[in-house]
Amino acid sequence: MSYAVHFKEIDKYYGDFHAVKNANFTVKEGEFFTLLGPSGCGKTTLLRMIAGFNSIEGGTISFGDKVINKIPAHKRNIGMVFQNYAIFPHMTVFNNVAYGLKARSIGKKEAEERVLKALRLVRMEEYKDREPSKLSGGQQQRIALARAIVIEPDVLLMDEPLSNLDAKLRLEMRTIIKKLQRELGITTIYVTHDQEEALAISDRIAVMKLGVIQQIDVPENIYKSPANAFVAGFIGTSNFLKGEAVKENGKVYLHAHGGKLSYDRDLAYEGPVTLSLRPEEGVLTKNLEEEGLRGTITLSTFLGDFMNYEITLTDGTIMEVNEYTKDGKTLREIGEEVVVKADAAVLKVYNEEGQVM
Ligand SMILES: Nc1ncnc2c1ncn2[C@@H]1O[C@H](COP(=O)(O)OP(=O)(O)OP(=O)(O)O)[C@@H](O)[C@H]1O
Repeated sequence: MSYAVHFKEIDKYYGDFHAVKNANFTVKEGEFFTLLGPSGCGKTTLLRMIAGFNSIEGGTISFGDKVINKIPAHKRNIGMVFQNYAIFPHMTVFNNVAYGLKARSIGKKEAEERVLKALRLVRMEEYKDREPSKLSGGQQQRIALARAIVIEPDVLLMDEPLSNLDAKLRLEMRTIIKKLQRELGITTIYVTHDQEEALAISDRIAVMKLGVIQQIDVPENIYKSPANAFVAGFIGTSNFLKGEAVKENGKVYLHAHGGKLSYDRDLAYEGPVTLSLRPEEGVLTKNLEEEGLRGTITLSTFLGDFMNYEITLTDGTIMEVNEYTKDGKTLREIGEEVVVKADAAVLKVYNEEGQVM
């Protein structure tokens, strides 16, 4: 059975420190949901509250319509995978996975079938008699995953499960976890500080900062329509430019760093703003008469499919713009003068509090 998980007015204090502030959201049944944010933002605290390792003093957490606040950790039917695998070194792979079933008085035959099935799902059946010390980090983490799913949990919780693996294995395990989760349809709550991993693996993401959820949405919207400057800065790369919103002949312009960009949406406000533009959203032209931000290319970096150019604007501000190298496009020279233009549709404007306008 898989459940939706509801968080209602959740607060967590450690003494005077307010670690999670009024979290209100629902993880849908069968969803892969990620809590993402920098170190110390409260994501592990929230996960531990679901697991029962942290008390819930303010608000309620429910699985479906069952409030779990007072249910002890071992009765919550939760599967957990941690960063450090937490598997028993003296037990075989089989016994490690079977361990979670022992406390559940499941017959020997059924237990064996379930362990083998879980090992098959993580593609580790042939290693069942090995000791974990003779397995690689990725294989050990697959055992931890098998142990978490063998109990057929109502909710699967994962806390930075890929952090100890090298870059290549991380990508491989990410795909295994994603496929397995889709196949089993278990409601999964995943914690990471790695934005790329979160974008790749999740159905939806909650971005957190200082105990407060900043935005909850599907990866594409989090990336393309960040709710505020913090989310824009934390997810991917963005150029942040200080500017001023000005109306001229009924049109809105954003004046910044000696140039101006038109902003063809309604903006009731005139005054200081922050603009954000991702490197891939900027457009370069050699035509110095065009409207935009004028600068000089001061560094170019080859990144496979595209070039990343560092551009020093006339007032010394540095920004980055990417250009695809396909279609025989001319590469640009260091020292070349350019104008950075931006399609008004992709330009984000934030007020002084960092909220999107
Ligand atoms: N047992 C505790 N007692 C006091 N403060 C705590 C305790 N556990 C966590 N904190 C504090 O609460 C805040 C949130 O911690 P939490 O572990 O939830 O953050 P996180 O987002 O998971 O960070 P990380 O990625 O570093 O684990 C941090 O400032 C942390 O120092």
